[in-house]
Amino acid sequence: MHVIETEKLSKVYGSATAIDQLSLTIGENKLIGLIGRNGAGKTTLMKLIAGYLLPSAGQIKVFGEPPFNNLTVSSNMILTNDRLPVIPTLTIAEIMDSMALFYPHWDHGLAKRLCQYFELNSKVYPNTLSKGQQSTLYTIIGIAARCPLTMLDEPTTGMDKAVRKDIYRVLLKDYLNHPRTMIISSHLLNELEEILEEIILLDKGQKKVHLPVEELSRLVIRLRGKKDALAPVLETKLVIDQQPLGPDSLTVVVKNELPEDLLRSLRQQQVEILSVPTDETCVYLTKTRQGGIDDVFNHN
Ligand SMILES: Nc1ncnc2c1ncn2[C@@H]1O[C@H](COP(=O)(O)OP(=O)(O)OP(=O)(O)O)[C@@H](O)[C@H]1O
Repeated sequence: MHVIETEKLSKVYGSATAIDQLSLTIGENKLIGLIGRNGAGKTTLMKLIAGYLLPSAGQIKVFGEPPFNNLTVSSNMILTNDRLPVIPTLTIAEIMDSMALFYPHWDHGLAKRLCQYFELNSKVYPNTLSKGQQSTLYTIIGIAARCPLTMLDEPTTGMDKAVRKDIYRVLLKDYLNHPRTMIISSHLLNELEEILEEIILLDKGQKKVHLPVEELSRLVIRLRGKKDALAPVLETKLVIDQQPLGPDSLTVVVKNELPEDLLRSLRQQQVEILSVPTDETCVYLTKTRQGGIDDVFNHN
């Protein structure tokens, strides 16, 4: 069964189109990364899935039903972000106690042990925590709620690297022990990709790719060598980026669709064929047409 299905889904805020005719299906028990540049529509998509927003056009179904104002969806789903609506007059311990009322699969023991491990004092109020500690608290709540649909919107905001590393491990361990559909939005794909199964890359509200992580890492390659050797590559329509490397060499990023005979000839001419990290691949796939940041300085 599909947990989420959208068909030409759009969300428009005034003159801004946040989600643009998006068609997507997400199956059961998948750990998915939702990736995209600032303003790509990640938060809006999560809010549409959660039923917090009404679509402007198109269809969305979650557990087979339209999610807006839907009790089945809200009782089987959690969406955490940096403003989880916890009651400010409750301490962390009281918040944890109240969660069992909302989430039938709430694992109180796990939530308590994680709070102890991350040194979150259960007697304090969440608004006295640092930014990174608040993110940790909300992520603990998101994980311990064990909802069949768990969405974490930029869960690691403000966390230091050591905490992020531990949180990724917690996410993976709990997912493997209790498989469910988890969608995690993040700008730190290089850190997160190890635990993800699939990646959805949004660009200006549209789906750029939805692929298993291994396939994304094979989408583009980098070639490094002499200009003359790379000339036939530059004639193809597969070039995504090129940068000079000294007076007579180049580095070229291309879609990994070059014909085998061309690849063979490049190797013979000592062109290096290198892989591209997945986070960089996403940047190339969502490149704007305005050139690079250097062009801002080359305005004369
Ligand atoms: N309440 C709103 N009113 C008007 N425009 C909005 C609103 N919320 C989002 N937008 C616009 O919709 C687009 C998508 O925003 P969204 O927050 O979904 O992107 P995002 O991918 O989550 O971005 P980021 O990575 O920066 O958090 C942006 O252009 C944003 O300015």
